[in-house]
Amino acid sequence: MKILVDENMPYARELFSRLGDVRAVPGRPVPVEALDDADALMVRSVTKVNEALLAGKRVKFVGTATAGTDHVDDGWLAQAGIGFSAAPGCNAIAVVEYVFSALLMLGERDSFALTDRTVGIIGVGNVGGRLQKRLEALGIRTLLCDPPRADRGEAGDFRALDELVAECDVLTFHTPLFKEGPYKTLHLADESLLRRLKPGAILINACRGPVVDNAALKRTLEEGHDLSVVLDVWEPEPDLDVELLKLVDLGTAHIAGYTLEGKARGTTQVFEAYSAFLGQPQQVALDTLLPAPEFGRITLHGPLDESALKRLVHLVYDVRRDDALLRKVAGMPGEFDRLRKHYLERREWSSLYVICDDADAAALLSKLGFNAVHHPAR
Ligand SMILES: NC(=O)c1ccc[n+]([C@@H]2O[C@H](COP(=O)([O-])OP(=O)(O)OC[C@H]3O[C@@H](n4cnc5c(N)ncnc54)[C@H](O)[C@@H]3O)[C@@H](O)[C@H]2O)c1
Ligand SMILES: O=C(O)[C@H](O)[C@H](O)COP(=O)(O)O
Repeated sequence: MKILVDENMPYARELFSRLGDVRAVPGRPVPVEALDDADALMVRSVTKVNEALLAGKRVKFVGTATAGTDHVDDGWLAQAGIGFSAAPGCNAIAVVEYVFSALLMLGERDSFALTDRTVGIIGVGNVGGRLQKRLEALGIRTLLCDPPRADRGEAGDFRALDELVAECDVLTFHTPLFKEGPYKTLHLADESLLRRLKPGAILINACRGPVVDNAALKRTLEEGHDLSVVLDVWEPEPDLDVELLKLVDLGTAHIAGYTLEGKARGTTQVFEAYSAFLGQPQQVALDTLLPAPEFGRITLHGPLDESALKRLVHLVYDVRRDDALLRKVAGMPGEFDRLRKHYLERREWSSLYVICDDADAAALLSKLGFNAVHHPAR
């Protein structure tokens, strides 16, 4: 059995070699000859999986170690009898931590407290739902927009997108990319929406580039609208509009989900799915794969205020690091993908052990996802 895996998928060789011969290949594009004798294909979001790629091949299973699935024609896979699995939620924590890193940076730069802001979350799934919980734990008001969940009658105070646009200081997009249909998200943030944002609003897109109309956004910014913008994803990728990058406050190379934990979860989820597909179900515990975090322990004295939180968040991950890297190479052929391939190791907040002498601070940090404990000061 031959299993092709994207070379940007940590732990794939280690895990999939339990099931067959593994070959790691680039994902954009996948070398066509490698597909000739492959039984299974494990991809990331950069590989378009469709009839053009797989018709006439012997591939019987496709896994994508990603949350988004817009790069996969799952309808065609189903009718071709090819098994398919994605990795829902694998990197949701990473995206949430990216959003916090960006918001806390903007708060410090522009001198505002996050707790004074209303955050509108569009798409309240694995990412948006976790973001809501962490924001609300800090007492930050959130407004939610998720028409599919609202239409299914799910619990939650779901509002119309227009209401979020009118009321929110921050709009953050976490929807799938749907190019058509009742819940179309292609250009959900179109020119009209962008022009209606409150003065001083912050727009964040960490889902898929085309959810925000990038040409309209560029026009809006060029006209001097009072808007701060954080873009992790671009329309198109990898050839983003360098002029747009110059206008945004933070711009990164589609790495919001790139914690080691997030990527490893993606690999283990598709490994478990393929094992089950082969009739050999097995589970993998993440901590048997991951190395111990390099940065171990910190002590926090007193209550957790926003500046202490910012310090902890940026100690684990400061989004300015990735913004600077992208600005250095943007527009150079191949560099967007190279940045992503050689991404510096990044861990989640849970990797930081925080010793607090304040019991409330310890409880709140634990709720936020840090590995926090309370030790009264002696
Ligand atoms: N930048 C990154 O590295 C990164 C990482 C993870 C996910 N993503 C992207 O973010 C998306 C969301 O991730 P997730 O894990 O939360 O997915 P998810 O499927 O768990 O949640 C998506 C939510 O969006 C809602 N939704 C669908 N259509 C909508 C619409 N028209 N308006 C508002 N809400 C709508 C869905 O009902 C769902 O609740 C993924 O599809 C993926 O494309 C990007
Ligand atoms: O949908 C996702 O999970 C993310 O966008 C994904 O992790 C992006 O990384 P890639 O798959 O392109 O390496």
